[in-house]
Amino acid sequence: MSDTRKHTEVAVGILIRQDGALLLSTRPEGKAYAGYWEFPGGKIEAGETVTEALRRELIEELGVTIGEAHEWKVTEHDYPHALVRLHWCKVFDWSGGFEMREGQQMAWQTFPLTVSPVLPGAYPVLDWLEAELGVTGA
Ligand SMILES: Nc1nc2c([nH]c(=O)n2[C@@H]2O[C@H](COP(=O)(O)OP(=O)(O)OP(=O)(O)O)[C@@H](O)[C@H]2O)c(=O)[nH]1
Repeated sequence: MSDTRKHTEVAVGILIRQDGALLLSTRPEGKAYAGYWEFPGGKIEAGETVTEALRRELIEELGVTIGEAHEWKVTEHDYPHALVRLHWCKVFDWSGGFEMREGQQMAWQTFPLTVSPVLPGAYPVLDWLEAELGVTGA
């Protein structure tokens, strides 16, 4: 039964550039939903805080070292492969990087997004971000 499934805790980074653009990248081959667009991040390991996990994942995936991570929202999504709890953090400062160490594609996006498909677990957060950041350049 679904209420006996254990949550997988995930740290997710919303990197927001000065012009308001958001960083999305594709999921690498070999993972569930390979090729889908997502915000960078990954599973929180035992003993890690959300921020520690996010910092580690962004170095591993992108070669980016983040400054402060502002914990913003927590959402859940029930996939066939996992019940995930997503800890969303806004990040405004970082250094280095964007090396796509796992062969991903990346794109800086404003609304409306021009990439698809996006992971369903990110839909609610995209709606909140769109309400906050609004339509730019239209
Ligand atoms: N990074 C990320 N994960 C998301 C988003 N939305 C969402 O539902 N997820 C889910 O959160 C989980 C993240 O796990 P992952 O497989 O990317 O993490 P990881 O890099 O630590 O994986 P691994 O240790 O299996 O290689 C996946 O089940 C993924 O479907 C998102 O926007 N970004």
